[in-house]
Amino acid sequence: MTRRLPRLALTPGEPAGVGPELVAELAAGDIAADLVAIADPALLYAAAAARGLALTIREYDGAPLAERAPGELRCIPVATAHPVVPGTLDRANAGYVLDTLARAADGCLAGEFDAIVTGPVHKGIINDAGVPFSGHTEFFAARAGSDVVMMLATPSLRVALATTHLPLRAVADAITREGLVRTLAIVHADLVDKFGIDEPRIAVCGLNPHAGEGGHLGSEEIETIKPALDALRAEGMRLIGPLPADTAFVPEQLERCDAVLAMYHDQGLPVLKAQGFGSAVNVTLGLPFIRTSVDHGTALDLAGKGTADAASLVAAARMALRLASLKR
Ligand SMILES: NC(=O)C1=CN([C@@H]2O[C@H](COP(=O)(O)OP(=O)(O)OC[C@H]3O[C@@H](n4cnc5c(N)ncnc54)[C@H](O)[C@@H]3O)[C@@H](O)[C@H]2O)C=CC1
Ligand SMILES: NCC(=O)COP(=O)(O)O
Repeated sequence: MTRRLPRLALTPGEPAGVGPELVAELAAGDIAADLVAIADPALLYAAAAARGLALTIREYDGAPLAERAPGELRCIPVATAHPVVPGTLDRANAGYVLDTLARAADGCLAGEFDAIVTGPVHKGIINDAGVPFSGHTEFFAARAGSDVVMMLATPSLRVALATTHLPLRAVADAITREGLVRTLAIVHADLVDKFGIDEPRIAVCGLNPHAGEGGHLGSEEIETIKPALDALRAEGMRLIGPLPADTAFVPEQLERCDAVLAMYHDQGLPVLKAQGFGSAVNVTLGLPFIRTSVDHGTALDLAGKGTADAASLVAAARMALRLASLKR
């Protein structure tokens, strides 16, 4: 029987951002996958031209693909509502972005794709268009009816987040014992099932400076975080912490764990991005399908110039393939 290439649904994200040209760059490479972009083909051709890439786009017909030459890309056409000007957001195209995500998620849920790899969306413009939207993670969670966790990974560091896109003022109230138990259970299960790590060790940050300094700098560690960790330790999970976040990421600590759970976005991600911005991968844990993404945003300042770095999208596609092969 002929081998079928694993099939990746690619959503380039915000059409005025760098996503379309990065998808063109990915397709120009020799990655061994059936790449199916869900996008406006005219946008992809224009983006490829901006980088001087030759792209051959064929309309996707659902047939399995045994091989793909560099530059070949299949496409499920979705038209933008307005012509796209690189670098200039247009709220009229917010519906286009959401339609591409919905098609990708539904295809994954139906078993049509082996994984989704997403380019960056602009959360602000989707909200400006009147659609409450806090990110792919939450969008796919709602579409799949799953509890999820956002995790970013470089080759040497995995950082999962207990809370994601919230104003800092709302973070402390969003951290509950039940929420942490749910989050850690998802991280643990996916490290085992999706990443193939037996008995993973997870380091958990405190919320407050010095992990609360014994209750003198906040009570969340004593009242919420430690009880959640103790309950899960009693079930056999290997958890370290709550650790003072300022030293949770020093090399000696990281050697002791497979992932770190940060309490909020800017507790964990600056560390990860300082180490690996441009080549880290965002992966959504807890979904019934595989979803990986870039570590960066829409980079409107670079869109259309042909200079944006495609390394994170390539790493996201490679991780999706690795996770899909473990699943298969
Ligand atoms: N996966 C996603 O959908 C993500 C979306 N975003 C969204 O992107 C929008 C812009 O966010 P910002 O905070 O400005 O972050 P950003 O990542 O778009 O830009 C930050 C800086 O990094 C540079 N940069 C980003 N990607 C690059 C690339 N591939 N190659 C070279 N340089 C690159 C930009 O030029 C800029 O100087 C926001 O709406 C945010 O919500 C942000 C992060 C992830
Ligand atoms: N900071 C990560 C980010 O904004 C990406 O979020 P998502 O769109 O992958 O949920």
